Amino acid sequence: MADLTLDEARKEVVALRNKLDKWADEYYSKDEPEVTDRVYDQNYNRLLELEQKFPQLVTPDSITQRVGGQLDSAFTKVTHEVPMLSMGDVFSKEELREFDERVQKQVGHAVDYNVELKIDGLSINLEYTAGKLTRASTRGNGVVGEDVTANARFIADIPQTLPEKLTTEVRGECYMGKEAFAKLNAQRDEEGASAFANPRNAAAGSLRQLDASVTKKRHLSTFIYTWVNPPADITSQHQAIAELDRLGFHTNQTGRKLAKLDEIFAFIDEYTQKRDDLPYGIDGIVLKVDDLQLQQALGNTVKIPRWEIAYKFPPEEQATVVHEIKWTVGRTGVVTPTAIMDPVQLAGTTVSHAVLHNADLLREKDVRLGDTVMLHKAGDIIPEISEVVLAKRPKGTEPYPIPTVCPSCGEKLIHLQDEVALRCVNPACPAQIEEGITHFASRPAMNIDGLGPKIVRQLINRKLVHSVADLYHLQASDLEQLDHFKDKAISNLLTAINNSKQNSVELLLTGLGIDHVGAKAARLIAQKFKNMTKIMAADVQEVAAIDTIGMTIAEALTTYFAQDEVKELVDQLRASGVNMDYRGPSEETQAAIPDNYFKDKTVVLTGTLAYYTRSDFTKKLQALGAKVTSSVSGKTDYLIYGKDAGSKYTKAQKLGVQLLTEEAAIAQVK
Ligand SMILES: NC(=O)c1ccc[n+]([C@@H]2O[C@H](COP(=O)([O-])OP(=O)(O)OC[C@H]3O[C@@H](n4cnc5c(N)ncnc54)[C@H](O)[C@@H]3O)[C@@H](O)[C@H]2O)c1
Repeated sequence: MADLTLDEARKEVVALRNKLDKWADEYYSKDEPEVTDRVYDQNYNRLLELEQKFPQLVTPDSITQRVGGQLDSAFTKVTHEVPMLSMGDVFSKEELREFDERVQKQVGHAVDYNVELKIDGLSINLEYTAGKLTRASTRGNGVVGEDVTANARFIADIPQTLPEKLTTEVRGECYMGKEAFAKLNAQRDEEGASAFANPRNAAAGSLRQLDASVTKKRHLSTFIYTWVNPPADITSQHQAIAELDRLGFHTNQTGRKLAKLDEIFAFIDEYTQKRDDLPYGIDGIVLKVDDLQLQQALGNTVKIPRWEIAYKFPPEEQATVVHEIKWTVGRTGVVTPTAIMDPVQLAGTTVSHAVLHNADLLREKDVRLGDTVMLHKAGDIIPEISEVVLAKRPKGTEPYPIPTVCPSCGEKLIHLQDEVALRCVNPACPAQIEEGITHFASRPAMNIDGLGPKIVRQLINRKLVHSVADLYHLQASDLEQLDHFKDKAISNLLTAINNSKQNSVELLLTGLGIDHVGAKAARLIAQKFKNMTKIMAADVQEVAAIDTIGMTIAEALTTYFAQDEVKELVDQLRASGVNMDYRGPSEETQAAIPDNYFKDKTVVLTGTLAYYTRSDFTKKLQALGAKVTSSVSGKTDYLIYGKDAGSKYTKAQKLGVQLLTEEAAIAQVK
């Protein structure tokens, strides 16, 4: 930098701005980042550095001088009377110390900070008139945002009405919890839609929807942390949060008022550890001068407040080497590449596999054998290759070939219309049969204990089983042929197969592995039609008329049952004694739930929950086999309580019911 001429610096500044503007557009407007935050931040910091060295190159349209984010013209615009700013960020404790020194110098003394988690979502602004929610908007370019009121009405934790008739404005972060994110991506994967890169993008893509019914399905949450115009008796940030909480906003209760840097560093260390266990994503810690008057006195630059700073966690990335790219054939014939790498520790787990999703992505990333790659976890969950370290690429490597024939059966692979996926459409493909039978036997389906992928592979290789119908003809003498499979294992497996004949029909429907028909859809379909004969005879309209079942599922179901070989398969299963009737939310369904802390327990929820909405937590507990009731009695096993728990808590205490904080309950849910 020292010997850079003004001309050279100008060229680099222009190039950096073009690049950053493009990336910011992809990130803020399209919710599809092209590069990782780390790459963005490195380029941004380089631009800052150049602009500081050559101030004559600073222009008002530089990304360093404005809040990032273009507006989507399809939304109604909202002007923010008080601009919604960005935030300065630092990447080391040393820089935090410098920030504190600057603050102390400006105000003339040491200050208290409210230290909060930096939630990985997007800002939301909420306006209330006489206690009623009247408008919700995004940050947009900081001065003008997008009106998302209709969408915000579907975010369960945003109060539509306040307990007092206040006319006020609050701000916070709209985010998608990790579980909702994982479910959404799994569902998108099933539907062939591209996965969201991280919960932040999923939240932005779900809030910034012209069709609010999409937002409704996406399970967004908020943490509210800013009161734009607090009443006069609120003089500090920590007080503001407590009062916002009392008014019914969902606030994050982990914040702490701290003055000493050592304590702040300990808080950072604590949450660096706890980060993976939180039910939502965080990308750092925010330090805010606690005293609201001091905040005013310190003021803002054009882009960031001088009284707050974000400490960003170092990116959880690891370098490793790719030594194999494996193509696997899924149940539906989709052929997917997976990179197999030297195992590394990443965000709490050992990772050696990263799915590359499809051939196009493999081409795009150009991952080759022997390449050193950077691995991260999308949404702290799914291992993904961020980039190839080209400087370390071994000489003489070639782009990895995309197969033209199925790695399992050798049939020609095809690209179905509108699909990026490569597919094997051979119904006799052994890999698909293996996946299909393994799925049939799995927990959410027929739940045949002991019939995992290894046994299924052996059964197929030894030609003992060609389809799921053959499972019901297996004899002890067949199973004796399997490796290391002895008397006890044989009789257990035969019993499990035999027991599965009694399953309610929704488990069979799930087990058939029909495209888009997961356990939930299967249950709804079975509940409506009551038996397999009626399910098979149903037409598209009748199926699509079921609440929450759309045309995609309805069409997939009817197309599947229109096939002669499917009808034959069902006949064979029926002839073997497999139950074809719906048996209600049956004992079988309950029995299929693996043992856990809440199974078969009666649970009551009370007080204000911090991490989940009441209904989400109820669903979660029900899925674990708990019975969730509304009143405490002698039959109650657990009372889970949040803030401000009242009479139910006292009654449970008197009856000697086991009391669990929300956090303790969540720990058991995991
Ligand atoms: N990958 C990419 O292509 C790309 C592109 C553009 C921006 N980015 C990322 O976005 C960052 C810049 O975005 P930004 O300007 O929105 O800043 P930011 O997201 O880093 O920080 C500011 C935001 O933090 C949020 N926040 C979360 N918890 C908070 C809390 N407790 N208190 C206050 N605010 C809280 C608020 O929404 C606020 O607007 C970059 O540093 C980069 O990491 C990435």
